[in-house]
Amino acid sequence: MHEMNIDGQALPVIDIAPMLSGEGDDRKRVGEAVATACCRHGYFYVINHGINPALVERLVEQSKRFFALPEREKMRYYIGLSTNHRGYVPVGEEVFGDYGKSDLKEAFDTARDLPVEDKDYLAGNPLLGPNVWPYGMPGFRDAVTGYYDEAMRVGDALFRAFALALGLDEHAFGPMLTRPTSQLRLIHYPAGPATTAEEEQLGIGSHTDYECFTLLYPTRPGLQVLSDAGAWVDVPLIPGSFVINIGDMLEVLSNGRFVSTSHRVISHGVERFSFPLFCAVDYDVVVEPVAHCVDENHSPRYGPVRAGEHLFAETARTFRYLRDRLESGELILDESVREEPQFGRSRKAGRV
Ligand SMILES: O=C(O)CCC(=O)C(=O)O
Ligand SMILES: [Fe+2]
Repeated sequence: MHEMNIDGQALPVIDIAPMLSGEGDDRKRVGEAVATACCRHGYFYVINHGINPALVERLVEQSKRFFALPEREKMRYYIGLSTNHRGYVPVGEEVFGDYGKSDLKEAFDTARDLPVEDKDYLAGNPLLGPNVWPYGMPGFRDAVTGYYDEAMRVGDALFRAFALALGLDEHAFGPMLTRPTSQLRLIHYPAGPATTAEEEQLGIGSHTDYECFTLLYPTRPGLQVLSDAGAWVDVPLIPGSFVINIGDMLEVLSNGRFVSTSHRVISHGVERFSFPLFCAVDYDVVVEPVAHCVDENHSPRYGPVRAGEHLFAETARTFRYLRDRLESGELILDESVREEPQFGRSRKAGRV
């Protein structure tokens, strides 16, 4: 890891190239850098990831086109109309944090575009299956799938780096990644009043991500992470880099050695786009602390949890269309995930 100094802040930057093509020793160093960054900062930037900037530009351009459509048109693709959580998420659909206001953002949710005859989709899996695509926008579909495939390749490299960071074989997570539930969100934060105050509406309220880690491309600053000391710290942009933060399942796998990153987005008053790829394991993988992170001084702090059930339960707690179904009894969560878990810095610092 090298630390890049921006405005007096030492930012953790990791060259990921060795995980894509390098030798064993260089890879080991990447693993060590990841472990240090996770413990010290709770997030890091990756460079030399090999993602073609033209793919990113195309994704941004196509997202701008989509979000510029009239609301009525976008609502034809409303996420509540799909059975596998894909499509348009209007402003007000998602509520994060305890401050009781919905986020000031709209989004479009995608994931691996499985065929309509996919067996898990047909069996009613709430997250797997085909994407929803806006009519008459073939460029949108190409931009999303092109970016998804490239970003997933970097995600796989990062899974190997995280395995090394935990002292495991770099391929240890491989068997958990046969049909991951990893979602790519396109997010649009409209221009609005600049705010840093908690009582104002945030772009996205304080939360942790539910998967293993997130690979994020933001077009503007606004992201903040909660430090160990309980302070909100800005995550500035480093052009050409991606931001990686830790998710809940990695907190479990690492037995709390890596804490899920509590983060939020504040508004600087200007329009912003961001593209998180939530890197997940397969729906049915039962996640628990790896043996390497458990010993006589570190007893297991987390019970086993099915990754897809945790992800869906947390989604159901934040999306209005699913909350309504929970309240009406139409949707019943598995008993193992019915209670809201506590991940992230709030656990350590005792606040958020
Ligand atoms: O927009 C961002 O920078 C972060 C978005 C985010 O945290 C999320 O979608 O979970
Ligand atoms: Fe997030």
